[in-house]
Amino acid sequence: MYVSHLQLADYRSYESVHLELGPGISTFVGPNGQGKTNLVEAIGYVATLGSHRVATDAPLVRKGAERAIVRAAIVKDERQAVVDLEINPGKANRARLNRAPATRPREVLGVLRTVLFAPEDLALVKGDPGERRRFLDELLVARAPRIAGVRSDYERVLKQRNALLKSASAQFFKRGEPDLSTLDVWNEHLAVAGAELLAARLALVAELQPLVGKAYSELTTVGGPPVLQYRSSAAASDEEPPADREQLAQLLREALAEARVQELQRGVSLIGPHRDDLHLRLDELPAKGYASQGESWSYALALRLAGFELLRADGDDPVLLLDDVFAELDSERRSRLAEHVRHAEQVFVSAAVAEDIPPELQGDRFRVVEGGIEHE
Ligand SMILES: Nc1ncnc2c1ncn2[C@@H]1O[C@H](COP(=O)(O)OP(=O)(O)OP(=O)(O)O)[C@@H](O)[C@H]1O
Repeated sequence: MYVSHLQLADYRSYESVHLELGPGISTFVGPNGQGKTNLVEAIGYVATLGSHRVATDAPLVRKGAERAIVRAAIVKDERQAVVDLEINPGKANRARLNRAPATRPREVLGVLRTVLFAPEDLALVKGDPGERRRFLDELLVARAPRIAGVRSDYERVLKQRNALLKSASAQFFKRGEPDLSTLDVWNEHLAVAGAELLAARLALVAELQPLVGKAYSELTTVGGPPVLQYRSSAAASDEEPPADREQLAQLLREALAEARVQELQRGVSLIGPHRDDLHLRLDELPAKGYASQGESWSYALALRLAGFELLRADGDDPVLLLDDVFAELDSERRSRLAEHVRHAEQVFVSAAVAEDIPPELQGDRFRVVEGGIEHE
């Protein structure tokens, strides 16, 4: 698939921009702070309905504007689909597919699939567990958009259960007799919705493992092999959780029963996929805290490349977004990464200076300056 048109209105620093794009490699070069990442972020937004830089939509709307519009035409198997997104911070966002009446944004997930490489990716290795959970969940949604529904069901249950625990915790400390009449109901909802998300993540990790190993060994000969271990908050720290959904639901029920007093004392849900982590090991050691900067970069790139290979194996090349990533890499990793991605159906590369872009990836060139984009 490839993006053939991109139109932005009041998105970040762009008042209005309209780009015609082709398959193959497009490079976006311009000085710092001119809007290169904003552009790449907008394309990623069409695919994921989220930004890799911020957790909320408000910063995506141009200062002083009420809403942002992102419109993209995507060509797949010689057919074109047009996605229109209206980003309304504080209100519901709206989406349209092929100019049909507005629908829930979630309905357009899967029309465009992207894999983004960005300087922030180092946090996959060095950052908090939330970074790795997001990596897994975004990949799950890209492969099967219905997982977005599973996730939002789980988040709704979690929110309700946390509200209940919070008020029960306050009562617990005041009078010692919290009202727990509905907690068992929420435990059951959490176990069922959590098991579905957990099962999907575990299956994904099993598929990723060989691809991450292969990508890592192709990027570097230093360190490794990389080993992925999913750690569930419902299982002991050295235990692999079972793969079966019903067994996972049972595991969650038992862990919730065991954690009851602690959860009441703390007033939050301590068990479930929102507390899990994907441990990244290099050989015997955890990458976080032990891996060198270069090894950490190789690991992060290997995770992204593995995601790319998985999506590609589903039958269609995702669009690759390489945002200012080459400036972070030494020359060997630069050329190995370039070698990997140069044959993808469509690649967007951004850089402050053209020299940072490896020769294999010099393609159709755009210049980004002061909120505008010019085709060179
Ligand atoms: N909501 C917004 N409204 C107006 N301007 C914004 C908004 N959000 C970001 N900007 C502006 O966009 C610019 C940053 O753009 P971007 O991050 O795309 O830069 P870049 O070209 O990738 O730079 P670098 O090379 O430094 O990474 C900043 O000048 C910032 O002030």
